[in-house]
Amino acid sequence: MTILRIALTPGEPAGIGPDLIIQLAQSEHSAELVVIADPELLLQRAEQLKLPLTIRSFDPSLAPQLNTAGEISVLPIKLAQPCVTGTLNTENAHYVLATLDAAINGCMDNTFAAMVTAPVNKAVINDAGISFSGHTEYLEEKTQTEQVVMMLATEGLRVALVTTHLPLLAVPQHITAAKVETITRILHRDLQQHFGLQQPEITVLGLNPHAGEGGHMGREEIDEIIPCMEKLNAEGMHLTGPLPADTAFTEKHLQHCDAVLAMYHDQGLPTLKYKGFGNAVNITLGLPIIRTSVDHGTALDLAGSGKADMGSLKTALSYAISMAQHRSSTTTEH
Ligand SMILES: NC(=O)C1=CN([C@@H]2O[C@H](COP(=O)(O)OP(=O)(O)OC[C@H]3O[C@@H](n4cnc5c(N)ncnc54)[C@H](O)[C@@H]3O)[C@@H](O)[C@H]2O)C=CC1
Ligand SMILES: NCC(=O)COP(=O)(O)O
Repeated sequence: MTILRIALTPGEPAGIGPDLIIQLAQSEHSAELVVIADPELLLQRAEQLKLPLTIRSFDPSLAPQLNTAGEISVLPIKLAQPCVTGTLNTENAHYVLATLDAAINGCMDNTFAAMVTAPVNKAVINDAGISFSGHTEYLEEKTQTEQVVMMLATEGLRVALVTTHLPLLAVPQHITAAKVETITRILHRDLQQHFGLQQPEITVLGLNPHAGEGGHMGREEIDEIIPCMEKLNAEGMHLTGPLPADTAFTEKHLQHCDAVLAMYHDQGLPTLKYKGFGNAVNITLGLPIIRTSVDHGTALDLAGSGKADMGSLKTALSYAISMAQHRSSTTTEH
């Protein structure tokens, strides 16, 4: 069987991303893991964590080979300034983006079968003078994709978002029939393509309390969401809703639902994290490449302590491998 090569980006160097990758490298995996990072940072953090780490310099001209436990392939990119564990430094913001660029380019030219990202700190990148909302939006721009969709998944629940990293005040103006339609089409297609769901059952949430209460608590449901859903259901999709968010996330409604489409970040993600924090994955749908990520942030308070839980990174890696295997098997079939 072909060995897949997966790029890993540790994200914010002062956060737990490097720790988790070093912890992950302590066991063997079913793919070659290539970490895109400053090797000095990894060695320093491994010492802090008292974990063994051998670095193999990544050579793209060699056939992919599995890493042994305690060893990792590294595509080196130098930090601008030495990293102090747990302390953000705007000087290293460009470094963080350079690691992402190398992973994206490597996925685009098929050096890597997928990329798995550890968390970045959005604020420090902005503080460095670079406008940055998140990996999701960055990947959309860098791969020149018109629209991507953020979806988080855990055992028994998938939640996708119509809007991602926006101030709450700006959300309603983005809830248009056209946008909901585009996002729903991407979600529907990717649930079919990546998750083998022939006829995905999607629950669409309303924007307002009680899904607008018949127009008395907001009109986005009547003016934008319902017309879009009627159109897509007439085409054969199975969309239910718009349901109030406080009703949709109940066992009865989730039983026959493959994904919930939430209108904004904090409408959908708290429930997902309550159910699966630590074991959930963040997947960017609609991209020409495969990208998965963790469900948590940089946890500066835990960096270097050895207390960071790598459950979500393991889940993100396992989704990336199975999505890449699925893609490679369907490409071979055609
Ligand atoms: N994919 C990404 O790049 C993401 C980045 N972030 C960024 O992370 C930064 C910090 O965000 P917060 O809201 O503080 O969330 P956070 O997830 O970093 O921390 C929230 C709490 O969870 C704990 N925690 C987080 N990950 C953990 C792990 N693996 N094991 C054990 N405990 C863990 C932390 O110690 C803290 O108590 C922000 O700048 C945010 O933008 C947040 C989410 C995703
Ligand atoms: N809450 C999820 C999150 O912020 C992840 O964002 P991204 O960096 O993956 O776009």
